[in-house]
Amino acid sequence: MKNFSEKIYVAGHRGMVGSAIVRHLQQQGFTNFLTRTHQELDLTNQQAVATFFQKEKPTQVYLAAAKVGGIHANNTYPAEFIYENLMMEANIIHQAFLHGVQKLLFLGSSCIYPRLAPQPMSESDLLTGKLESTNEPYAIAKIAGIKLCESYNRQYGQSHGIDYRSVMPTNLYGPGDNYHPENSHVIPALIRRFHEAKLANAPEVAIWGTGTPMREFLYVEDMASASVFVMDLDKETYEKNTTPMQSHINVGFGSDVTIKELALEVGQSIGYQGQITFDTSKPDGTPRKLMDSSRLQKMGWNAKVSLKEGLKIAYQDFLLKI
Ligand SMILES: NC(=O)C1=CN([C@@H]2O[C@H](COP(=O)(O)OP(=O)(O)OC[C@H]3O[C@@H](n4cnc5c(N)ncnc54)[C@H](OP(=O)(O)O)[C@@H]3O)[C@@H](O)[C@H]2O)C=CC1
Ligand SMILES: C[C@H]1O[C@H](OP(=O)(O)OP(=O)(O)OC[C@H]2O[C@@H](n3cnc4c(=O)[nH]c(N)nc43)[C@H](O)[C@@H]2O)[C@@H](O)[C@@H](O)C1=O
Repeated sequence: MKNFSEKIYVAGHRGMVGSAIVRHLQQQGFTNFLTRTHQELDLTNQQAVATFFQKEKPTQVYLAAAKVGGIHANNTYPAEFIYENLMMEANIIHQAFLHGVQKLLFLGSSCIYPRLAPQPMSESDLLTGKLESTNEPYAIAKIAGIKLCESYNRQYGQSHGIDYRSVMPTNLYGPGDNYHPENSHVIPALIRRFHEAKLANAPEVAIWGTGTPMREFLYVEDMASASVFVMDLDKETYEKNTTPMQSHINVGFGSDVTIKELALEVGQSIGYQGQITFDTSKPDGTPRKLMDSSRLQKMGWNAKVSLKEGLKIAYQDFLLKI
């Protein structure tokens, strides 16, 4: 039986995923949310996070706050990506433990896997090879997040009832995305670029890289449903499907597309009639990172929203924002 008055802290509740998690929980009937904006609580500040947990004492935590960005942002601001993400995770997970939080869900990323991992990438591929250089600092912070959860489980699971879980999302998109022209991920960047090209009647749109890398895209509402699904799994099912030192769970859509195919799809959904070209001075990043999400599927979760459908909704969201 769910306790709908449980005090749930969603860290990053104004972000794309955090806001979708709040909506999903609200639809289920949860009402007692604890939230703080970045301005109200800087999660990299250890003392501030300690005071917050001491005062508020949440019973569940969704850790969806992070320093997030696309390939250019990761490559340009590596110090911020490693420092801020390590600090946020360490502060939240440690203070959650100190203040009696038994259930926590950490959101990582598919970039934790080696650059040339076998495809599709399964949970057991973690720490088996070299990471992609454009996002290695972010990936290392995300791997540390998984290991923080596992370490508290291993040391305090029995004595304190600690049950901290991790999900590894593939590339996400949807309402609430960041449409910054340089620092965003590929889908919001292309939505903006094709929209602006359509308005300007521009004859061509430049896509970064060669167009050959493959990416798997998951709509954000599916990610929110997977997050709540994993948080709510009974302990027996979770433990049967994971191991104490490999406890993370992949969350993917199930198939991927090339960046060229994606660009054609975005152009079509926006109604852009011109040509696409490739700016090969920009990095490609990982050649492919398709998730093996069979661990999660075996437990009963599947993605629902197709790329075509999701892109239409994402474009409507962009139009509301500009
Ligand atoms: N987007 C994607 O494609 C993917 C995302 N992920 C992971 O999913 C999670 C959610 O990402 P997403 O929703 O896209 O990211 P967003 O950038 O949309 O949201 C991040 C949130 O974190 C908050 N935040 C950032 N820094 C701080 C800080 N120092 N103190 C307090 N709050 C802070 C922001 O607060 P505020 O709004 O107040 O500034 C914002 O609400 C992250 O862990 C990310 O790594 C994983 C794979 C892919
Ligand atoms: C989620 C994931 O996000 C980041 O990794 P990434 O998958 O490489 O993400 P991306 O969305 O920025 O790019 C995907 C592909 O698309 C190409 N591409 C074309 N044109 C544009 C473009 O205009 N913008 C962007 N950003 N990419 C473009 C781009 O060259 C690349 O080949 C990580 O750093 C890390 O943060 C992480 O975990």
